[in-house]
Amino acid sequence: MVSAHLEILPIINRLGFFNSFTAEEKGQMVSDDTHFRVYRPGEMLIRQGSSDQSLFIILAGTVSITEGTGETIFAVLRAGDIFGEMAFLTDTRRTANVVARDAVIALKLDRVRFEQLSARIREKFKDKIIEKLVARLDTANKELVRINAAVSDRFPEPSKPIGSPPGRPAADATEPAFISGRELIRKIVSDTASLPAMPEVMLKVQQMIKHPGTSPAQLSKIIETDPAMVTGILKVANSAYYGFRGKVSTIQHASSLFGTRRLAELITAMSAGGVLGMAMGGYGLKAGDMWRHSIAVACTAGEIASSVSAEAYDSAYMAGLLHDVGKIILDPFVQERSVLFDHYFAAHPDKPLQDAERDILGFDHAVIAGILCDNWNLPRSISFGIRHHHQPSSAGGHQLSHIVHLADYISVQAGLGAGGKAACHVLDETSSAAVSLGSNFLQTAADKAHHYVESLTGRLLGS
Ligand SMILES: Nc1ncnc2c1ncn2[C@@H]1O[C@@H]2COP(=O)(O)O[C@H]2[C@H]1O
Repeated sequence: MVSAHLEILPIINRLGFFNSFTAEEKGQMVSDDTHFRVYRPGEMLIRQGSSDQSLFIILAGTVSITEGTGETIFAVLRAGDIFGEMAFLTDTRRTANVVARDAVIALKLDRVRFEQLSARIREKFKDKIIEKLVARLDTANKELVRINAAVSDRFPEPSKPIGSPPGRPAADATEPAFISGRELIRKIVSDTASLPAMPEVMLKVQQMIKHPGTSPAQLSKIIETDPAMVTGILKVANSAYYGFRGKVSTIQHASSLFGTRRLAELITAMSAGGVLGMAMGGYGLKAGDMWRHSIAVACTAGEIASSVSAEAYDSAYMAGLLHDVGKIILDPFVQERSVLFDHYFAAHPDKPLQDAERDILGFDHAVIAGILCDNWNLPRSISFGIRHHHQPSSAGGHQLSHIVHLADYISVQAGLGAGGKAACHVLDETSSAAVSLGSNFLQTAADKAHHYVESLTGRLLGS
């Protein structure tokens, strides 16, 4: 709390927000010290998903509006800005986190306090809220125009595809042999039936862990009726990686040892095995190849994230697990164009797969993975991290993109790549700079990934 008369009145007098308030109305506002709060840098004023409904006006300092674990920043708000109006006006849960960037002084009004203000003051607040929302809509529209322009740049309508199937008459050269770029993306996205659904068990786990009170016992109920999954979890619990060697014989015991987060992670990784473990002829992958690589990247991304912040672990694990999921959708299109891919790699043996995809399809599998993750309603920071994991330097410093990129690279170097077409990997040096890892990290992470893969693949791959 602050002394409103002494400290706040001069601030209010300077802020444009209160221009329409009379001196008497300003005096009324500062007559109650309990309206005003001071927040420390880093303090969370609003948590996404929570059900409180106060409205805030910033009097001094700045806040970040972020999503999920904080990797995506929607906006930075400063003195005179309003936030918290969405839950306040619509009686819904908080749509974003609000975190103090520096020391913040704010006017905080809950419904009861708001209703206690005079009718004239309330009207003035409502006018200001409308004004701010109109400005925010305008900003959002401009951002949309900017994004659309960036998408058009990135996916130019193909004038002519690279190469043509052999034997195609020259007279047809103006007509593309295969669709690509935006046209192909449109075809993929509009045919939603062809997009794989999130595996049912994985979906249930994702929904359950949104509730902070979910217990390991509740989670284990999901898999109790799936003998293969129960056997898998017990095998993992008794594996060298977790070190309970032979001591765990019931799913209840395993659940209590793992705890909610680890159990959720294991069930997710195993349930993803059905989708990620499919054979993919276009990419030259045998059954299980991509799942094995995906869990290596998930484990390594989790390790890297933990070294940065414990909070980032869950998103990093999920992004690592799903980073290549776009290949499942693209596989038939790659297969259809296998002649073009074969010619491409014969001419450019040092190019990575994503370069070939971009040149032949007009985009790479990370773009499609991002679209699928949005379709599965995963947090935007995860789909964004996956979308940019091949070129994290183009993602404006998005940390999850760097983490997934490094985890992918480390896994491939450790012999845990998926294999198949063009397994060559290029390290984006900006990632090493963005995420500083200790000198022993690479070896330790590679060893851990090997043990982790071994503990999980005992079940699905029968190795
Ligand atoms: N794109 C955005 N730009 C500015 N503020 C936002 C944006 N998205 C959410 N917010 C604010 O963050 C607040 C989080 O709590 P509410 O959902 O109540 O209200 C939200 C808005 O006030």
